[in-house]
Amino acid sequence: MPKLAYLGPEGTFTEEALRLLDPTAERLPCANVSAALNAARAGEADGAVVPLENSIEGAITTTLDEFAWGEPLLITAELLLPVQFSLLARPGTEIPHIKRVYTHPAAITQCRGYIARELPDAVVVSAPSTAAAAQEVSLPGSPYDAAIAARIAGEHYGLTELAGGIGDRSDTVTRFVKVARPGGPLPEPTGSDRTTLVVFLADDHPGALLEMLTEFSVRGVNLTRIESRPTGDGIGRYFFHFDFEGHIGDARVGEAIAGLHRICGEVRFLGSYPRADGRQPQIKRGTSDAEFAEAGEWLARVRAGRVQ
Ligand SMILES: O=C(O)C(=O)Cc1ccccc1
Repeated sequence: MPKLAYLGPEGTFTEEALRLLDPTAERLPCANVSAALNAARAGEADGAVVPLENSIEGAITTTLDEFAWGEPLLITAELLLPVQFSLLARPGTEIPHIKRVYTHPAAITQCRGYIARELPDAVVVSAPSTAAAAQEVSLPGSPYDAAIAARIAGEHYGLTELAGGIGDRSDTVTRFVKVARPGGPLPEPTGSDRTTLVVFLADDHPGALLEMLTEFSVRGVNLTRIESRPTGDGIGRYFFHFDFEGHIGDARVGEAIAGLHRICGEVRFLGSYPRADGRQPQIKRGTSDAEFAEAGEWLARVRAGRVQ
């Protein structure tokens, strides 16, 4: 039974994602995303589950930066989880008396409308996770009056649900990924896969981004996410995160990654894994594995001086 580290404590959305990804895994709750990834790196767990992006606010930047700068890890699976937020408080609390709210930053951004409407005078403070907020609010001497978290976290920590479904949109989705230490076999291609890369430029020059995008474009590789993140070396210095359709074993994907390796400073491969939405890749004419193979054979014949 694998042991998986995750953003804890019990009752986070990440725990729900982990249970869906691997129902039989032993669970190791950690205080934050970095601690969960470090537990996987150090071998205290076989892997980790962490949030990567949500459909309202976009990337969870701690996760992106950990993947880029920390000891390498490989993504082996992803999960899309619809999330619903509740306002939770110690029994007896009434909404008009709530002055301090505690929750994860991703929940703050997804409940902005409710907070502005119903809690206009409340101070909202960032917590390491929604369940950490619920746990804190459950303590009798807590400086916070309410938490925003999953309903199940309220049940777990003995809080009352004062309002449910308080997200600005009812269709919010968070994408979670499962990671492992590199060294094992990659997930097999399924025909509906996604690949994730981090790319550092060799040098800043006009057209550098276009050159990277061209490596994908000419091979017919469809991007599904692109982010620029600061390198930390001053204003204007960035590295890039890419998600795209396909598996590194696909000819067009492998060739695009090799092309980036040739022209960029550093390419960090973060994994090829089945897509959670099961969508098939768009394969343009001339970019299937069979067409790449046929072109390679044709080139070999030409090079050997044989009849074309
Ligand atoms: O804090 C949690 O429960 C998490 O798992 C992170 C998070 C927070 C808000 C929305 C989705 C994931």
